Amino acid sequence: MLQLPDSPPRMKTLVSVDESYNLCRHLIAKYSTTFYLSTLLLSKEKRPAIWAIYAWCRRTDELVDGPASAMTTPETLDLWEQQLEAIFAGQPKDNFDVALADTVQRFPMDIQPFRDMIAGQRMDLYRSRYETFEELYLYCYRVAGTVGLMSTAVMGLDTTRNTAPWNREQQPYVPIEEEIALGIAKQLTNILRDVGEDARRGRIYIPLEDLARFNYTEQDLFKGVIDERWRSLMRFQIERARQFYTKAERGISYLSADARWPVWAALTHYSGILSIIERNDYNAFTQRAYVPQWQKLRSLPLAWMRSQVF
Ligand SMILES: CC(C)=CCC/C(C)=C/CC/C(C)=C/CC/C(C)=C/COP(=O)(O)OP(=O)(O)O
Repeated sequence: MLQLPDSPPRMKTLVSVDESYNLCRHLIAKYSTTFYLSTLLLSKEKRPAIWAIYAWCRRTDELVDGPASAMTTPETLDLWEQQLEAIFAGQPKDNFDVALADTVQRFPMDIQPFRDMIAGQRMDLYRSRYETFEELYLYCYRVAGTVGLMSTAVMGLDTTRNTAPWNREQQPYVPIEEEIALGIAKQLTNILRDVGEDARRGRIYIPLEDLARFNYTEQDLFKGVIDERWRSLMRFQIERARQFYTKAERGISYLSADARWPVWAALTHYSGILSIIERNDYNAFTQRAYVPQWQKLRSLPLAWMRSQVF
């Protein structure tokens, strides 16, 4: 089980910065193998910083989604937020936080996306339905879109882009919407992949307005009914997720050159999950859409080519 915040915080000796990065690396390698592999495509200065950020995100998610989540209350998240403030103040409180405190010093970044992510986990504490896509979008921004903002602070932008001699007067374009879009797309993909699992926990992330539009009821969803109404609803959701992937693709060329390949690799893998859902004839109730390892590896050269061209 992941290490959760101590309550109340007490004085203790923490591990060294290197050991802390190593803890983060193990955590990522264990919980997100593919993501971990794509970070290996990054330069060795940026790689550990991404591990530190992801370890923090994973632990934040674990507070409301992990095995001990039944014990999580709004106060737990308040404490977690205080622990976050301490990281940014250079006073890490636990062994994982040591690496993130180092990362935020090396790669100056805004604390707000981290706070927003905690706000997203708060939503999971009291909400199990989303009426409109606008409401769901806010949730997805908080729990996943924020990761794009955090990661880009480390990956860096290509400052030569948009600064051709004839264009010097203009401010370089900062692809904020595109950074957010990849997380949104991934979160929407996870929602479709995990629809059955979430239903078994009494949760529905697909907006209720969309269920109504396709005349598909909550009861149908809880029973796992797969018919033409469900297929049309899923086609609609998949198309929406793909629009966010397309938006994210447009931002990748603004990233620093060494970050483009890993991001293309991650994007190709994540969007591949949508194709698997289609191949499973939209049965996300009893079949978990999963991109096989060989397919992930096979997509790497194409991701590399895209990273050179676009
Ligand atoms: C496109 C541009 C300009 C920048 C890219 C900026 C980046 C790197 C964004 C990353 C966005 C991202 C991957 C967010 C993660 C969102 C999410 C839902 C993570 C959970 O996924 P997994 O940890 O794989 O969970 P599963 O194991 O459940 O699939």
